[in-house]
Amino acid sequence: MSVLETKNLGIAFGGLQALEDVHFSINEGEIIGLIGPNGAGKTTVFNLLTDVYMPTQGVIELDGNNIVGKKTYQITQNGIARTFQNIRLFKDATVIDNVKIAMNSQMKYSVLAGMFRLPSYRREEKAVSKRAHELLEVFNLDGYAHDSAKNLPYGKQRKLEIARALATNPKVLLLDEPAAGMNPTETMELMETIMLIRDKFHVAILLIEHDMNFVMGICEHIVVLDYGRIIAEGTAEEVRSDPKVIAAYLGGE
Ligand SMILES: Nc1ncnc2c1ncn2[C@@H]1O[C@H](COP(=O)(O)OP(=O)(O)OP(=O)(O)O)[C@@H](O)[C@H]1O
Repeated sequence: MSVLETKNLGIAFGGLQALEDVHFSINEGEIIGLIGPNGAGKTTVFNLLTDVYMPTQGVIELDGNNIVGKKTYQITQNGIARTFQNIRLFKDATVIDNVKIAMNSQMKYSVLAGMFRLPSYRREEKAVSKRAHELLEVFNLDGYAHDSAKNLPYGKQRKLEIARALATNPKVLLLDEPAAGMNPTETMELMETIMLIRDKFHVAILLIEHDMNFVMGICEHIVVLDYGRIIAEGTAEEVRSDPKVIAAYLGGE
């Protein structure tokens, strides 16, 4: 069964139908690419999936349950995490604290236990610290654990953002232009990391990306949007040779 499925999803901003009849599904462990020319509606799909906007039509099912209308924090708790086009980190906090803050929603000790540093708090804190270090190791960031996030090179800040998203234990990870601004070496490294994440955490990954080599290189399935509608979907080979896709991209040049 699919982890996430949208049916007849749509949203209008005033007179502009930004998305219409968007239907796709994603299974556990699958990497799907969402592509399309500028303004096609890709980020709006992410904003609907995370309840930044309320759809004007359709449903979004996570594990078979409609999540439309749930609050963003409930959606995170239910298992959807995202990163943004522009990096959002606590820049003055350390790398490890950035991950621990993201884990906060998963912590179970009471306020009282926290205030008085009771054993239940210390146990939980220790477990969180251990998990945060393990996550940083996956991203080769553990050596930077006590540096300020703002001192990390750009590519590593992007990785830290993904580590923060994973810290919430998602079933579905949404990555908005993860390779934006990266040099070719960083991009290659990121491709390997994303595949590793999929294998290690069994998470479903939906990613928006303009770098076609990146998308074609790691996505098993690609959904192409143009003017808010799905115009094609399939494997990299199928999408690449689809005349509708070629026309959409040429039209946007
Ligand atoms: N809050 C909003 N109010 C009005 N129009 C909006 C809003 N958000 C998005 N839009 C419009 O919806 C359409 C889709 O925008 P969206 O940002 O989703 O495109 P995109 O495919 O992510 O583009 P890009 O690749 O440039 O990031 C655009 O026409 C945009 O102007």
